[in-house]
Amino acid sequence: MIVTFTANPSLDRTVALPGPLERGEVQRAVSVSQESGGKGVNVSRALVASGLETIAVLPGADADPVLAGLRHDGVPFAALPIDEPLRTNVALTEPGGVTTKINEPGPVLSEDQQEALIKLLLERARGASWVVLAGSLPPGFPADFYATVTRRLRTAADGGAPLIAVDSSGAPLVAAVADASADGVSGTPDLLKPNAEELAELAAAAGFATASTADELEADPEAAAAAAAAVVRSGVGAVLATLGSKGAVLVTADGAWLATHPPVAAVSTVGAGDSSLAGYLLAHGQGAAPADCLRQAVAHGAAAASLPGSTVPAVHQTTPEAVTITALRKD
Ligand SMILES: O=P(O)(O)OC[C@@]1(O)O[C@H](CO)[C@@H](O)[C@@H]1O
Repeated sequence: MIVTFTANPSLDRTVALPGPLERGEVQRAVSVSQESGGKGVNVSRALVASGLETIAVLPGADADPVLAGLRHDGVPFAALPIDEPLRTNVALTEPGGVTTKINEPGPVLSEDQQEALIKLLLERARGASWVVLAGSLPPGFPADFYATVTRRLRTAADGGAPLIAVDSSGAPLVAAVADASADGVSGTPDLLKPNAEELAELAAAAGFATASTADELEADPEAAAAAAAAVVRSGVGAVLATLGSKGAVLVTADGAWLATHPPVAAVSTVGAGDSSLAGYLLAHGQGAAPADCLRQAVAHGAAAASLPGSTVPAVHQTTPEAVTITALRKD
């Protein structure tokens, strides 16, 4: 069972434009669609698509369209009832796949609601193989929320703790990695899934590597592996860094690999990183070696980019056999 946790879920509205986005102009949409989203929710949707057991833990009122969408799609969830509506995030997609995204901040949750959300997660995470903590945090959450949750999951498990994956950005990402142990329990994740931008942000904030921009890391997988290796040396179990159309890099304590997929006709990149994480977890659950977990991650990411909006692929829609794996130096 893989449990996902999305503190700031969203209704993802995708507006398809007939041509390039024109700032300051009126443009007519070709089509509009909407899906229940948020990073953890997308991971759960991708796992369900491949027949895996998962549950999405999130806040949301019973009648919220995000929960209605999950019910409609048959995605199991446990929601903490809140009064405020969840946010709506808009993606403007251009022919060729260029995507502009506008994400709302999300509803404010009181400290009591934050605590109730953690308790709901602890309850649902009993016996899970993985817990995925993903996405931004709603306004008012402390930046070290993921580190706190990670420690509480490990303390509550009383042996047999789930593996913990984190996919976030900004201050919550930096705090998730920087966290020192408290009472002998580490708050750092077993797996971190940054994209190039987040890896660059992390490397700069933590002083891990000589400053590289996201573009430099995407263009230079060795540099991405070096930055990821510094994160692993700081105490994170493994780093799966997705590099957009350039593939992905996996760094563990034992090795570093690059995986690339032949170009696909990109339609929407929204949710491609979440699908990559789902692909990695799917292969990991089947006992695959690290390089083969990476292979499935990239196959899932490429398939997701070729699908519209936040649509996630099932494993049979992916082409892991088309992925090339190269071992990299990690120091
Ligand atoms: O604002 P966050 O939480 O960082 O990201 C939210 C989001 O952009 O992430 C998913 C794609 O990865 C979308 O479903 C969703 O709209």
